Amino acid sequence: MAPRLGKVTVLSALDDAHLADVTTSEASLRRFLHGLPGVDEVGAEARAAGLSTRSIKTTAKQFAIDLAISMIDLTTLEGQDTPGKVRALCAKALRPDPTDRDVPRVAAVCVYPDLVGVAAEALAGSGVKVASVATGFPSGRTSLAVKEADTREAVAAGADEVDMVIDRGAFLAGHYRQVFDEIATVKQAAGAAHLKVILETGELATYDNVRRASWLAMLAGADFVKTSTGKVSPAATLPVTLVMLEAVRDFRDASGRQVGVKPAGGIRTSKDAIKYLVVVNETAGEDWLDPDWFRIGASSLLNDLLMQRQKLATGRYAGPDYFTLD
Ligand SMILES: O=C[C@H](O)COP(=O)(O)O
Repeated sequence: MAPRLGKVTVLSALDDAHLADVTTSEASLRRFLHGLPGVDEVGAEARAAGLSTRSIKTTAKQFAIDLAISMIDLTTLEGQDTPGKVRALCAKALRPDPTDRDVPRVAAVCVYPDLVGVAAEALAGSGVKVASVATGFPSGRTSLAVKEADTREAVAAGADEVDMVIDRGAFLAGHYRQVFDEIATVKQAAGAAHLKVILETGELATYDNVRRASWLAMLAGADFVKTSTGKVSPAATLPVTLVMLEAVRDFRDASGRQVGVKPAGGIRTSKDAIKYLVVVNETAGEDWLDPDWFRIGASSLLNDLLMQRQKLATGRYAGPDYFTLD
Protein backbone atom coordinates (compact mmCIF):
# COMPACT_ATOMS: atom_id res chain seq x y z
CA MET A 1 0.00 0.00 0.00
CA ALA A 2 1.45 3.37 -1.01
CA PRO A 3 1.99 5.86 1.81
CA ARG A 4 -0.71 8.54 1.48
CA LEU A 5 1.66 11.42 2.02
CA GLY A 6 -0.21 14.42 3.30
CA LYS A 7 -3.55 13.36 1.88
CA VAL A 8 -5.46 14.73 4.82
CA THR A 9 -3.78 18.13 4.56
CA VAL A 10 -4.51 18.35 0.86
CA LEU A 11 -8.10 17.22 1.21
CA SER A 12 -8.87 19.67 3.96
CA ALA A 13 -7.22 22.45 1.96
CA LEU A 14 -9.25 21.71 -1.11
CA ASP A 15 -12.90 21.58 -0.27
CA ASP A 16 -15.03 23.16 -2.97
CA ALA A 17 -15.11 26.65 -1.56
CA HIS A 18 -11.38 26.59 -1.02
CA LEU A 19 -10.55 25.39 -4.52
CA ALA A 20 -11.66 28.71 -6.01
CA ASP A 21 -9.87 30.69 -3.27
CA VAL A 22 -6.57 28.92 -3.83
CA THR A 23 -6.21 30.24 -7.35
CA THR A 24 -7.37 33.83 -6.90
CA SER A 25 -4.06 35.49 -6.13
CA GLU A 26 -0.33 35.02 -6.05
CA ALA A 27 -0.45 34.97 -2.25
CA SER A 28 -3.16 32.31 -1.99
CA LEU A 29 -1.47 30.09 -4.57
CA ARG A 30 1.85 30.44 -2.75
CA ARG A 31 0.22 29.66 0.58
CA PHE A 32 -1.41 26.57 -0.85
CA LEU A 33 1.61 25.26 -2.79
CA HIS A 34 4.00 25.86 0.10
CA GLY A 35 1.46 24.29 2.45
CA LEU A 36 1.66 20.98 0.59
CA PRO A 37 3.53 18.38 2.62
CA GLY A 38 7.22 18.12 1.73
CA VAL A 39 8.36 15.09 -0.24
CA ASP A 40 10.43 12.59 1.73
CA GLU A 41 13.31 12.43 -0.76
CA VAL A 42 14.95 9.34 0.64
CA GLY A 43 11.59 7.60 0.97
CA ALA A 44 10.51 8.41 -2.61
CA GLU A 45 13.81 7.17 -4.05
CA ALA A 46 13.81 4.03 -1.92
CA ARG A 47 10.23 3.25 -2.85
CA ALA A 48 10.90 3.73 -6.59
CA ALA A 49 14.04 1.57 -6.32
CA GLY A 50 12.12 -1.12 -4.43
CA LEU A 51 9.31 -1.21 -6.99
CA SER A 52 11.77 -1.38 -9.87
CA THR A 53 13.12 -4.72 -8.65
CA ARG A 54 9.72 -6.45 -8.96
CA SER A 55 10.03 -9.31 -11.37
CA ILE A 56 7.27 -9.75 -13.95
CA LYS A 57 6.78 -13.25 -15.32
CA THR A 58 5.76 -14.43 -18.78
CA THR A 59 1.99 -13.85 -19.10
CA ALA A 60 2.07 -10.65 -17.10
CA LYS A 61 5.11 -9.55 -19.11
CA GLN A 62 3.31 -10.09 -22.41
CA PHE A 63 0.38 -8.06 -21.09
CA ALA A 64 2.72 -5.33 -19.82
CA ILE A 65 4.57 -5.11 -23.15
CA ASP A 66 1.34 -4.69 -25.11
CA LEU A 67 0.05 -2.17 -22.60
CA ALA A 68 3.30 -0.20 -22.82
CA ILE A 69 3.09 -0.19 -26.65
CA SER A 70 -0.48 1.12 -26.47
CA MET A 71 0.68 3.92 -24.14
CA ILE A 72 3.52 5.26 -26.29
CA ASP A 73 3.50 8.79 -27.62
CA LEU A 74 5.79 7.94 -30.53
CA THR A 75 7.91 11.04 -30.79
CA THR A 76 10.15 12.83 -33.23
CA LEU A 77 11.31 16.28 -32.16
CA GLU A 78 14.43 16.94 -34.19
CA GLY A 79 15.43 20.00 -36.18
CA GLN A 80 15.97 17.76 -39.20
CA ASP A 81 12.46 16.20 -39.12
CA THR A 82 10.80 15.99 -42.53
CA PRO A 83 7.29 15.16 -43.75
CA GLY A 84 8.71 11.85 -45.02
CA LYS A 85 10.07 10.93 -41.59
CA VAL A 86 6.76 11.82 -39.95
CA ARG A 87 4.81 9.73 -42.49
CA ALA A 88 7.11 6.76 -41.80
CA LEU A 89 6.62 7.23 -38.06
CA CYS A 90 2.85 7.34 -38.51
CA ALA A 91 2.95 4.11 -40.52
CA LYS A 92 4.87 2.55 -37.65
CA ALA A 93 2.40 3.95 -35.11
CA LEU A 94 -0.50 2.33 -36.99
CA ARG A 95 1.21 -1.03 -37.53
CA PRO A 96 4.23 -1.33 -35.23
CA ASP A 97 5.06 -4.80 -36.57
CA PRO A 98 3.82 -5.33 -40.15
CA THR A 99 4.18 -9.11 -39.75
CA ASP A 100 1.94 -9.29 -36.68
CA ARG A 101 -1.53 -7.78 -36.66
CA ASP A 102 -1.96 -8.52 -32.95
CA VAL A 103 0.51 -5.83 -31.93
CA PRO A 104 -1.50 -2.86 -30.63
CA ARG A 105 -1.23 0.62 -32.07
CA VAL A 106 0.57 3.29 -30.11
CA ALA A 107 -1.44 6.04 -28.40
CA ALA A 108 -0.18 9.06 -30.34
CA VAL A 109 2.46 10.46 -32.63
CA CYS A 110 4.13 13.57 -31.20
CA VAL A 111 5.65 16.15 -33.54
CA TYR A 112 6.53 19.83 -33.87
CA PRO A 113 3.59 22.10 -34.82
CA ASP A 114 4.63 22.57 -38.46
CA LEU A 115 4.36 18.81 -39.03
CA VAL A 116 0.95 18.34 -37.40
CA GLY A 117 -0.87 18.50 -40.76
CA VAL A 118 1.28 15.70 -42.18
CA ALA A 119 0.64 13.48 -39.13
CA ALA A 120 -3.08 14.32 -39.07
CA GLU A 121 -3.45 13.24 -42.69
CA ALA A 122 -1.49 10.02 -42.17
CA LEU A 123 -3.42 9.06 -39.02
CA ALA A 124 -6.90 10.26 -40.05
CA GLY A 125 -9.69 8.06 -38.73
CA SER A 126 -7.31 5.59 -37.07
CA GLY A 127 -7.83 6.53 -33.43
CA VAL A 128 -4.08 7.19 -33.04
CA LYS A 129 -3.88 10.75 -31.75
CA VAL A 130 -1.77 13.58 -33.07
CA ALA A 131 0.11 15.31 -30.27
CA SER A 132 2.07 18.47 -30.80
CA VAL A 133 4.57 20.27 -28.65
CA ALA A 134 3.79 23.99 -28.51
CA THR A 135 4.37 27.23 -26.56
CA GLY A 136 7.93 27.74 -27.73
CA PHE A 137 9.08 24.19 -27.02
CA PRO A 138 11.48 23.28 -25.47
CA SER A 139 12.52 26.43 -23.55
CA GLY A 140 9.16 28.22 -23.50
CA ARG A 141 10.93 31.54 -23.85
CA THR A 142 8.40 33.38 -25.99
CA SER A 143 5.62 35.83 -25.22
CA LEU A 144 2.23 34.56 -24.11
CA ALA A 145 0.75 35.84 -27.39
CA VAL A 146 3.18 33.67 -29.35
CA LYS A 147 2.42 30.69 -27.09
CA GLU A 148 -1.29 31.12 -27.70
CA ALA A 149 -0.79 31.43 -31.45
CA ASP A 150 1.50 28.37 -31.47
CA THR A 151 -1.22 26.38 -29.70
CA ARG A 152 -4.08 27.59 -31.90
CA GLU A 153 -2.10 26.80 -35.06
CA ALA A 154 -1.27 23.28 -33.91
CA VAL A 155 -4.92 22.58 -33.06
CA ALA A 156 -6.17 24.12 -36.31
CA ALA A 157 -3.78 21.85 -38.22
CA GLY A 158 -5.27 18.78 -36.52
CA ALA A 159 -3.57 18.26 -33.14
CA ASP A 160 -5.72 16.26 -30.72
CA GLU A 161 -3.29 16.90 -27.90
CA VAL A 162 -1.02 19.81 -27.04
CA ASP A 163 2.18 19.31 -25.02
CA MET A 164 3.04 22.74 -23.56
CA VAL A 165 6.11 23.68 -21.55
CA ILE A 166 5.87 25.78 -18.39
CA ASP A 167 8.02 28.84 -17.85
CA ARG A 168 10.54 27.29 -15.46
CA GLY A 169 12.20 30.64 -14.82
CA ALA A 170 8.91 32.10 -13.59
CA PHE A 171 8.13 29.00 -11.52
CA LEU A 172 11.54 28.94 -9.85
CA ALA A 173 11.28 32.67 -9.13
CA GLY A 174 8.02 31.91 -7.32
CA HIS A 175 5.77 33.69 -9.84
CA TYR A 176 3.11 31.02 -9.50
CA ARG A 177 0.21 33.18 -10.62
CA GLN A 178 2.02 33.94 -13.88
CA VAL A 179 2.59 30.23 -14.56
CA PHE A 180 -1.02 29.46 -13.61
CA ASP A 181 -2.34 32.14 -15.97
CA GLU A 182 -0.17 30.90 -18.82
CA ILE A 183 -1.40 27.33 -18.43
CA ALA A 184 -5.03 28.48 -18.16
CA THR A 185 -4.63 30.67 -21.27
CA VAL A 186 -3.05 27.85 -23.28
CA LYS A 187 -5.77 25.46 -22.07
CA GLN A 188 -8.37 27.83 -23.47
CA ALA A 189 -6.46 28.22 -26.75
CA ALA A 190 -6.26 24.41 -27.03
CA GLY A 191 -10.07 24.15 -26.97
CA ALA A 192 -11.14 20.53 -27.18
CA ALA A 193 -7.56 19.28 -27.54
CA HIS A 194 -6.13 17.64 -24.42
CA LEU A 195 -3.48 19.65 -22.65
CA LYS A 196 -0.31 18.00 -21.37
CA VAL A 197 1.76 20.31 -19.21
CA ILE A 198 5.51 19.65 -19.31
CA LEU A 199 7.14 20.55 -16.00
CA GLU A 200 10.73 19.93 -17.18
CA THR A 201 11.48 18.30 -13.86
CA GLY A 202 15.23 18.17 -14.61
CA GLU A 203 15.25 21.94 -14.11
CA LEU A 204 13.03 22.07 -11.03
CA ALA A 205 15.82 21.03 -8.63
CA THR A 206 13.71 19.43 -5.85
CA TYR A 207 10.93 16.88 -5.44
CA ASP A 208 8.99 19.52 -3.48
CA ASN A 209 9.05 21.69 -6.61
CA VAL A 210 7.87 18.73 -8.71
CA ARG A 211 4.94 18.26 -6.33
CA ARG A 212 4.11 21.99 -6.35
CA ALA A 213 4.40 22.29 -10.14
CA SER A 214 2.15 19.24 -10.60
CA TRP A 215 -0.53 20.79 -8.37
CA LEU A 216 -0.17 24.18 -10.03
CA ALA A 217 -0.64 22.62 -13.48
CA MET A 218 -3.67 20.60 -12.35
CA LEU A 219 -5.30 23.59 -10.65
CA ALA A 220 -4.82 25.55 -13.91
CA GLY A 221 -6.59 22.88 -15.97
CA ALA A 222 -3.95 20.39 -17.14
CA ASP A 223 -5.35 17.13 -18.53
CA PHE A 224 -1.92 15.51 -18.13
CA VAL A 225 1.27 16.38 -16.30
CA LYS A 226 4.42 15.42 -18.20
CA THR A 227 7.93 15.17 -16.81
CA SER A 228 10.23 16.42 -19.54
CA THR A 229 10.92 17.73 -23.01
CA GLY A 230 13.60 15.11 -23.65
CA LYS A 231 16.03 17.99 -24.28
CA VAL A 232 17.24 18.41 -20.69
CA SER A 233 19.09 15.93 -18.51
CA PRO A 234 17.92 14.33 -16.27
CA ALA A 235 14.69 13.65 -18.15
CA ALA A 236 12.12 11.17 -16.81
CA THR A 237 13.08 9.29 -13.66
CA LEU A 238 11.10 6.78 -11.61
CA PRO A 239 11.12 8.79 -8.34
CA VAL A 240 9.98 11.98 -10.09
CA THR A 241 7.21 10.05 -11.83
CA LEU A 242 6.22 8.52 -8.49
CA VAL A 243 5.90 12.00 -6.95
CA MET A 244 3.73 13.10 -9.90
CA LEU A 245 1.57 9.97 -9.58
CA GLU A 246 1.00 10.75 -5.90
CA ALA A 247 -0.02 14.26 -6.93
CA VAL A 248 -2.60 13.12 -9.50
CA ARG A 249 -3.94 10.52 -7.06
CA ASP A 250 -4.33 13.10 -4.28
CA PHE A 251 -5.73 15.68 -6.70
CA ARG A 252 -8.47 13.26 -7.78
CA ASP A 253 -9.27 12.49 -4.14
CA ALA A 254 -9.50 16.19 -3.42
CA SER A 255 -11.25 17.51 -6.53
CA GLY A 256 -12.92 14.52 -8.18
CA ARG A 257 -11.04 15.16 -11.43
CA GLN A 258 -8.59 12.61 -12.85
CA VAL A 259 -5.41 13.87 -14.51
CA GLY A 260 -2.99 11.73 -16.52
CA VAL A 261 0.79 11.38 -16.21
CA LYS A 262 3.40 11.19 -18.97
CA PRO A 263 7.04 10.46 -18.26
CA ALA A 264 9.11 11.35 -21.33
CA GLY A 265 12.74 11.40 -22.30
CA GLY A 266 15.35 8.68 -21.97
CA ILE A 267 12.96 5.72 -21.71
CA ARG A 268 14.40 3.25 -24.20
CA THR A 269 14.03 -0.32 -22.92
CA SER A 270 11.14 -2.68 -22.19
CA LYS A 271 12.61 -3.22 -18.75
CA ASP A 272 12.36 0.50 -18.00
CA ALA A 273 8.85 0.79 -19.45
CA ILE A 274 7.64 -2.09 -17.27
CA LYS A 275 9.17 -0.49 -14.17
CA TYR A 276 7.05 2.59 -14.87
CA LEU A 277 3.91 0.46 -15.16
CA VAL A 278 4.65 -1.15 -11.78
CA VAL A 279 5.07 2.30 -10.21
CA VAL A 280 1.76 3.45 -11.75
CA ASN A 281 -0.06 0.41 -10.40
CA GLU A 282 1.42 0.71 -6.92
CA THR A 283 1.14 4.49 -6.59
CA ALA A 284 -1.92 5.85 -8.41
CA GLY A 285 -3.55 2.47 -8.97
CA GLU A 286 -5.18 0.53 -11.81
CA ASP A 287 -7.37 3.42 -12.92
CA TRP A 288 -4.25 4.98 -14.40
CA LEU A 289 -3.14 1.81 -16.23
CA ASP A 290 -4.77 2.95 -19.43
CA PRO A 291 -3.55 5.04 -22.38
CA ASP A 292 -6.20 7.63 -21.49
CA TRP A 293 -4.36 8.24 -18.20
CA PHE A 294 -0.77 7.18 -18.65
CA ARG A 295 1.56 7.74 -21.59
CA ILE A 296 5.22 7.17 -22.23
CA GLY A 297 6.87 9.80 -24.43
CA ALA A 298 9.63 8.08 -26.35
CA SER A 299 11.46 8.25 -29.66
CA SER A 300 13.22 4.90 -29.45
CA LEU A 301 11.44 2.53 -27.08
CA LEU A 302 9.06 0.83 -29.49
CA ASN A 303 11.59 -1.43 -31.20
CA ASP A 304 12.82 -2.86 -27.93
CA LEU A 305 9.24 -3.62 -26.89
CA LEU A 306 8.69 -5.34 -30.26
CA MET A 307 11.87 -7.36 -29.87
CA GLN A 308 10.96 -8.49 -26.36
CA ARG A 309 7.45 -9.31 -27.52
CA GLN A 310 8.80 -11.50 -30.29
CA LYS A 311 11.26 -13.16 -27.91
CA LEU A 312 8.38 -14.11 -25.62
CA ALA A 313 6.38 -15.51 -28.53
CA THR A 314 9.15 -17.39 -30.37
CA GLY A 315 11.89 -17.85 -27.81
CA ARG A 316 14.42 -15.90 -29.85
CA TYR A 317 15.27 -12.32 -30.69
CA ALA A 318 14.67 -11.05 -34.21
CA GLY A 319 17.38 -8.41 -33.84
CA PRO A 320 17.00 -4.65 -34.23
CA ASP A 321 17.38 -4.73 -38.05
CA TYR A 322 14.20 -6.75 -38.36
CA PHE A 323 12.04 -3.79 -37.41
CA THR A 324 11.81 -0.46 -39.17
CA LEU A 325 13.69 2.39 -37.54
CA ASP A 326 12.12 4.07 -34.51
O1 LIG B 1 8.43 13.71 -25.37
C1 LIG B 1 9.22 12.86 -25.69
C2 LIG B 1 10.68 13.02 -25.68
O2 LIG B 1 11.06 14.12 -26.43
C3 LIG B 1 11.34 11.80 -26.21
O3 LIG B 1 12.61 11.70 -25.67
P1 LIG B 1 13.58 10.50 -26.11
O4 LIG B 1 14.08 10.86 -27.49
O5 LIG B 1 14.67 10.52 -25.09
O6 LIG B 1 12.80 9.25 -26.12
